[in-house]
Amino acid sequence: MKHVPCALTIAGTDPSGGAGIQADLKTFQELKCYGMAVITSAVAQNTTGVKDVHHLPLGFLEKQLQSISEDMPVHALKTGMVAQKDMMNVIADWIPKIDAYYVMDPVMIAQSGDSLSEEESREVLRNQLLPLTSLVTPNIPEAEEITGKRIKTEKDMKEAAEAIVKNFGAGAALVKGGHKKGTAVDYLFDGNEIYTFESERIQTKNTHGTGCTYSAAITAYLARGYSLPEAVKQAKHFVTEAIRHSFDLGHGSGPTNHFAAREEVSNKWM
Ligand SMILES: Nc1ncnc2c1ncn2[C@@H]1O[C@H](COP(=O)(O)OP(=O)(O)OP(=O)(O)O)[C@@H](O)[C@H]1O
Ligand SMILES: Cc1ncc(CO)c(N)n1
Repeated sequence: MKHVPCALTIAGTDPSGGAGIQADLKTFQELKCYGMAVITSAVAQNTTGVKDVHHLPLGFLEKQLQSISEDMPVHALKTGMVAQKDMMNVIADWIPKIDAYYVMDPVMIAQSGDSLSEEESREVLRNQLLPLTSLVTPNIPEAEEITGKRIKTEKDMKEAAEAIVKNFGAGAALVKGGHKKGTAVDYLFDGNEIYTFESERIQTKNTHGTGCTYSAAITAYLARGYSLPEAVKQAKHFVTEAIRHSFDLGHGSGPTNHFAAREEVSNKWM
Protein backbone atom coordinates (compact mmCIF):
# COMPACT_ATOMS: atom_id res chain seq x y z
CA MET A 1 0.00 0.00 0.00
CA LYS A 2 1.49 3.36 -1.01
CA HIS A 3 -0.33 5.91 1.12
CA VAL A 4 -2.20 4.82 4.24
CA PRO A 5 -4.48 7.51 5.66
CA CYS A 6 -3.76 7.70 9.40
CA ALA A 7 -6.42 8.90 11.85
CA LEU A 8 -6.06 9.47 15.59
CA THR A 9 -8.70 9.80 18.29
CA ILE A 10 -8.01 11.36 21.70
CA ALA A 11 -11.03 10.44 23.83
CA GLY A 12 -12.60 8.45 26.66
CA THR A 13 -13.62 4.81 26.57
CA ASP A 14 -16.92 2.94 26.36
CA PRO A 15 -16.55 -0.73 27.36
CA SER A 16 -19.97 -1.46 25.81
CA GLY A 17 -18.48 -0.43 22.45
CA GLY A 18 -21.01 2.12 21.15
CA ALA A 19 -19.35 5.45 21.93
CA GLY A 20 -15.94 7.00 22.66
CA ILE A 21 -12.66 5.44 21.53
CA GLN A 22 -14.34 2.15 20.63
CA ALA A 23 -16.82 3.81 18.23
CA ASP A 24 -14.05 5.97 16.76
CA LEU A 25 -11.76 3.02 15.97
CA LYS A 26 -14.62 1.04 14.41
CA THR A 27 -15.43 4.04 12.22
CA PHE A 28 -11.80 4.59 11.17
CA GLN A 29 -11.50 0.92 10.27
CA GLU A 30 -14.71 0.82 8.23
CA LEU A 31 -13.62 3.94 6.35
CA LYS A 32 -10.25 2.44 5.46
CA CYS A 33 -8.02 4.48 7.73
CA TYR A 34 -5.24 3.24 9.99
CA GLY A 35 -6.73 4.02 13.41
CA MET A 36 -4.83 5.16 16.51
CA ALA A 37 -6.16 6.05 19.97
CA VAL A 38 -4.98 8.04 22.98
CA ILE A 39 -7.14 7.55 26.08
CA THR A 40 -8.04 10.52 28.29
CA SER A 41 -10.38 8.80 30.76
CA ALA A 42 -11.52 5.24 31.34
CA VAL A 43 -15.30 5.33 31.68
CA ALA A 44 -17.42 2.54 33.17
CA GLN A 45 -20.55 2.95 31.04
CA ASN A 46 -23.00 1.07 28.86
CA THR A 47 -26.18 1.80 26.88
CA THR A 48 -28.00 2.84 30.09
CA GLY A 49 -25.53 5.34 31.50
CA VAL A 50 -22.22 6.13 33.19
CA LYS A 51 -21.29 4.28 36.41
CA ASP A 52 -17.83 5.71 37.07
CA VAL A 53 -15.00 7.68 35.47
CA HIS A 54 -11.27 7.26 36.03
CA HIS A 55 -9.16 10.09 34.62
CA LEU A 56 -5.71 9.00 33.48
CA PRO A 57 -2.81 10.97 35.00
CA LEU A 58 -1.69 14.03 33.01
CA GLY A 59 1.88 12.79 32.64
CA PHE A 60 0.55 9.57 31.16
CA LEU A 61 -1.60 11.50 28.67
CA GLU A 62 1.55 13.37 27.65
CA LYS A 63 3.47 10.11 27.19
CA GLN A 64 0.72 8.64 25.03
CA LEU A 65 0.73 11.74 22.80
CA GLN A 66 4.53 11.68 22.62
CA SER A 67 4.40 7.98 21.64
CA ILE A 68 2.36 8.99 18.62
CA SER A 69 4.23 12.10 17.51
CA GLU A 70 7.72 10.65 17.80
CA ASP A 71 6.83 7.59 15.75
CA MET A 72 3.65 7.74 13.69
CA PRO A 73 2.18 9.91 10.93
CA VAL A 74 -1.18 11.56 11.66
CA HIS A 75 -3.20 12.99 8.77
CA ALA A 76 -6.29 13.88 10.81
CA LEU A 77 -7.19 13.70 14.48
CA LYS A 78 -10.28 14.15 16.61
CA THR A 79 -10.82 14.85 20.27
CA GLY A 80 -13.88 13.54 22.06
CA MET A 81 -14.23 13.39 25.84
CA VAL A 82 -11.56 15.60 27.43
CA ALA A 83 -12.98 16.12 30.90
CA GLN A 84 -10.46 18.34 32.67
CA LYS A 85 -8.92 21.69 31.86
CA ASP A 86 -5.37 20.44 32.52
CA MET A 87 -5.91 17.66 29.97
CA MET A 88 -7.06 20.28 27.48
CA ASN A 89 -3.92 22.33 28.12
CA VAL A 90 -1.72 19.27 27.49
CA ILE A 91 -3.53 18.56 24.21
CA ALA A 92 -3.43 22.23 23.18
CA ASP A 93 0.35 22.26 23.67
CA TRP A 94 0.76 19.07 21.63
CA ILE A 95 -1.47 19.69 18.59
CA PRO A 96 0.69 22.43 17.02
CA LYS A 97 3.62 19.96 16.96
CA ILE A 98 1.91 17.87 14.32
CA ASP A 99 0.58 18.84 10.92
CA ALA A 100 -2.92 17.35 10.77
CA TYR A 101 -6.56 18.31 10.45
CA TYR A 102 -8.13 18.66 13.90
CA VAL A 103 -11.82 17.84 14.45
CA MET A 104 -13.16 18.63 17.94
CA ASP A 105 -16.30 16.90 19.19
CA PRO A 106 -16.89 19.07 22.27
CA VAL A 107 -18.34 16.24 24.38
CA MET A 108 -19.95 17.62 27.54
CA ILE A 109 -22.90 15.40 28.48
CA ALA A 110 -23.56 11.75 27.54
CA GLN A 111 -26.85 10.82 25.89
CA SER A 112 -27.88 9.31 29.21
CA GLY A 113 -27.60 12.79 30.77
CA ASP A 114 -24.38 12.04 32.69
CA SER A 115 -21.74 14.80 32.66
CA LEU A 116 -18.50 13.93 30.83
CA SER A 117 -16.63 17.20 31.38
CA GLU A 118 -15.87 19.44 34.32
CA GLU A 119 -17.54 22.86 34.35
CA GLU A 120 -14.21 24.69 34.74
CA SER A 121 -12.82 23.10 31.54
CA ARG A 122 -15.22 25.07 29.29
CA GLU A 123 -13.11 28.24 29.36
CA VAL A 124 -9.98 26.36 28.26
CA LEU A 125 -11.97 24.61 25.53
CA ARG A 126 -13.06 28.01 24.19
CA ASN A 127 -9.75 29.83 24.56
CA GLN A 128 -7.03 27.21 23.99
CA LEU A 129 -8.49 24.39 21.90
CA LEU A 130 -11.12 26.01 19.64
CA PRO A 131 -8.60 28.24 17.81
CA LEU A 132 -6.60 25.12 16.87
CA THR A 133 -9.51 23.31 15.22
CA SER A 134 -10.16 22.68 11.53
CA LEU A 135 -13.74 21.90 12.61
CA VAL A 136 -15.80 21.74 15.81
CA THR A 137 -19.01 19.64 15.88
CA PRO A 138 -21.30 20.77 18.76
CA ASN A 139 -24.85 19.52 19.24
CA ILE A 140 -27.36 22.22 20.20
CA PRO A 141 -26.72 22.22 24.00
CA GLU A 142 -22.94 22.29 23.36
CA ALA A 143 -23.27 25.15 20.85
CA GLU A 144 -25.33 27.04 23.47
CA GLU A 145 -22.61 26.45 26.06
CA ILE A 146 -19.87 27.69 23.70
CA THR A 147 -21.70 30.81 22.50
CA GLY A 148 -23.65 31.57 25.69
CA LYS A 149 -26.83 31.99 23.58
CA ARG A 150 -30.03 29.93 23.48
CA ILE A 151 -30.72 28.08 20.20
CA LYS A 152 -34.39 27.63 19.36
CA THR A 153 -34.68 27.90 15.57
CA GLU A 154 -32.71 26.77 12.54
CA LYS A 155 -31.70 30.41 12.05
CA ASP A 156 -30.21 30.30 15.59
CA MET A 157 -28.26 27.16 14.63
CA LYS A 158 -26.74 28.90 11.59
CA GLU A 159 -25.91 32.01 13.61
CA ALA A 160 -24.24 29.87 16.29
CA ALA A 161 -22.08 28.17 13.63
CA GLU A 162 -21.02 31.59 12.32
CA ALA A 163 -20.33 32.94 15.81
CA ILE A 164 -18.19 29.95 16.78
CA VAL A 165 -15.93 30.65 13.78
CA LYS A 166 -15.97 34.46 13.83
CA ASN A 167 -15.94 35.11 17.59
CA PHE A 168 -14.17 32.05 18.98
CA GLY A 169 -11.67 31.32 16.20
CA ALA A 170 -12.70 27.77 15.21
CA GLY A 171 -11.60 26.79 11.68
CA ALA A 172 -15.19 25.77 10.89
CA ALA A 173 -18.29 24.81 12.89
CA LEU A 174 -20.92 22.13 12.32
CA VAL A 175 -23.97 22.65 14.56
CA LYS A 176 -25.90 19.34 14.73
CA GLY A 177 -29.66 19.13 14.97
CA GLY A 178 -29.90 15.64 16.43
CA HIS A 179 -31.52 17.08 19.55
CA LYS A 180 -34.31 19.01 17.84
CA LYS A 181 -37.65 17.92 16.38
CA GLY A 182 -38.25 17.37 12.65
CA THR A 183 -35.62 16.30 10.13
CA ALA A 184 -32.04 15.66 11.26
CA VAL A 185 -30.46 18.83 9.90
CA ASP A 186 -26.92 20.07 10.55
CA TYR A 187 -25.36 23.42 9.50
CA LEU A 188 -21.71 23.87 8.57
CA PHE A 189 -20.04 27.28 8.43
CA ASP A 190 -16.53 27.12 6.97
CA GLY A 191 -15.69 30.81 7.29
CA ASN A 192 -17.23 31.65 3.92
CA GLU A 193 -20.58 29.98 3.51
CA ILE A 194 -23.26 27.94 5.24
CA TYR A 195 -23.78 24.37 4.02
CA THR A 196 -26.89 22.36 4.97
CA PHE A 197 -26.80 18.59 5.57
CA GLU A 198 -30.21 17.06 6.05
CA SER A 199 -31.60 13.56 6.42
CA GLU A 200 -34.89 12.06 7.52
CA ARG A 201 -35.24 11.50 11.28
CA ILE A 202 -35.07 7.77 11.96
CA GLN A 203 -37.50 6.64 14.66
CA THR A 204 -35.26 4.73 17.07
CA LYS A 205 -34.02 4.94 20.65
CA ASN A 206 -30.70 3.42 19.54
CA THR A 207 -28.54 6.50 19.08
CA HIS A 208 -25.77 5.82 21.62
CA GLY A 209 -22.53 7.22 20.19
CA THR A 210 -23.94 9.00 17.13
CA GLY A 211 -21.87 12.13 17.78
CA CYS A 212 -18.66 10.09 18.21
CA THR A 213 -19.29 8.12 15.02
CA TYR A 214 -20.09 11.27 13.04
CA SER A 215 -16.97 13.19 14.08
CA ALA A 216 -14.80 10.08 13.60
CA ALA A 217 -16.19 9.63 10.08
CA ILE A 218 -15.45 13.29 9.24
CA THR A 219 -11.91 12.77 10.58
CA ALA A 220 -11.48 9.63 8.45
CA TYR A 221 -12.64 11.37 5.27
CA LEU A 222 -10.32 14.33 5.97
CA ALA A 223 -7.41 11.89 6.48
CA ARG A 224 -8.30 10.42 3.09
CA GLY A 225 -8.01 13.83 1.44
CA TYR A 226 -11.66 14.87 1.04
CA SER A 227 -12.43 18.60 1.24
CA LEU A 228 -14.23 19.68 4.43
CA PRO A 229 -17.76 20.02 2.93
CA GLU A 230 -17.35 16.71 1.06
CA ALA A 231 -16.04 14.97 4.22
CA VAL A 232 -19.08 16.18 6.20
CA LYS A 233 -21.46 15.14 3.41
CA GLN A 234 -20.05 11.61 3.27
CA ALA A 235 -19.87 11.33 7.08
CA LYS A 236 -23.52 12.45 7.39
CA HIS A 237 -24.49 9.66 5.01
CA PHE A 238 -22.40 7.19 7.05
CA VAL A 239 -23.92 8.18 10.43
CA THR A 240 -27.47 8.17 9.03
CA GLU A 241 -27.02 4.59 7.79
CA ALA A 242 -25.35 3.63 11.10
CA ILE A 243 -28.48 4.88 12.91
CA ARG A 244 -30.88 3.27 10.41
CA HIS A 245 -29.23 -0.13 10.98
CA SER A 246 -28.55 0.42 14.71
CA PHE A 247 -28.40 -2.57 17.03
CA ASP A 248 -31.18 -3.30 19.49
CA LEU A 249 -28.58 -4.32 22.08
CA GLY A 250 -28.45 -3.49 25.77
CA HIS A 251 -31.20 -2.16 28.01
CA GLY A 252 -30.88 1.52 27.14
CA SER A 253 -30.07 3.50 24.02
CA GLY A 254 -28.49 0.89 21.73
CA PRO A 255 -25.36 1.37 19.61
CA THR A 256 -25.09 2.35 15.94
CA ASN A 257 -24.03 -0.13 13.27
CA HIS A 258 -20.69 0.72 11.68
CA PHE A 259 -20.34 -2.16 9.30
CA ALA A 260 -23.85 -1.82 7.85
CA ALA A 261 -23.12 1.89 7.38
CA ARG A 262 -19.96 1.08 5.44
CA GLU A 263 -21.83 -1.42 3.26
CA GLU A 264 -24.44 1.24 2.44
CA VAL A 265 -21.92 3.97 1.61
CA SER A 266 -19.54 1.60 -0.21
CA ASN A 267 -22.27 0.61 -2.67
CA LYS A 268 -22.14 4.21 -3.82
CA TRP A 269 -18.48 5.21 -3.82
CA MET A 270 -15.86 2.86 -2.35
N1 LIG B 1 -32.92 9.85 15.03
C1 LIG B 1 -32.06 10.32 14.13
N2 LIG B 1 -32.25 10.10 12.81
C2 LIG B 1 -31.39 10.56 11.89
N3 LIG B 1 -30.28 11.28 12.20
C3 LIG B 1 -30.04 11.55 13.49
C4 LIG B 1 -30.91 11.09 14.53
N4 LIG B 1 -30.39 11.51 15.73
C5 LIG B 1 -29.26 12.18 15.44
N5 LIG B 1 -29.05 12.23 14.11
C6 LIG B 1 -27.91 12.83 13.41
O1 LIG B 1 -26.76 12.17 13.92
C7 LIG B 1 -25.66 13.07 13.91
C8 LIG B 1 -25.11 13.15 15.34
O2 LIG B 1 -25.83 14.19 15.98
P1 LIG B 1 -26.25 14.25 17.49
O3 LIG B 1 -26.92 15.58 17.66
O4 LIG B 1 -27.00 13.01 17.86
O5 LIG B 1 -24.85 14.25 18.17
P2 LIG B 1 -24.49 14.23 19.68
O6 LIG B 1 -25.62 14.73 20.51
O7 LIG B 1 -23.18 14.91 19.80
O8 LIG B 1 -24.32 12.68 19.93
P3 LIG B 1 -24.03 11.92 21.31
O9 LIG B 1 -25.39 11.54 21.82
O10 LIG B 1 -23.24 10.76 20.87
O11 LIG B 1 -23.30 12.86 22.20
C9 LIG B 1 -26.19 14.38 13.34
O12 LIG B 1 -25.98 14.39 11.95
C10 LIG B 1 -27.67 14.31 13.65
O13 LIG B 1 -28.40 15.13 12.76
C1 LIG C 1 -16.29 8.24 26.27
C2 LIG C 1 -17.52 8.85 25.72
N1 LIG C 1 -17.40 9.87 24.84
C3 LIG C 1 -18.51 10.44 24.32
C4 LIG C 1 -19.76 10.01 24.67
C5 LIG C 1 -21.00 10.70 24.10
O1 LIG C 1 -21.77 9.86 23.40
C6 LIG C 1 -19.85 8.93 25.59
N2 LIG C 1 -21.05 8.42 25.98
N3 LIG C 1 -18.72 8.37 26.09
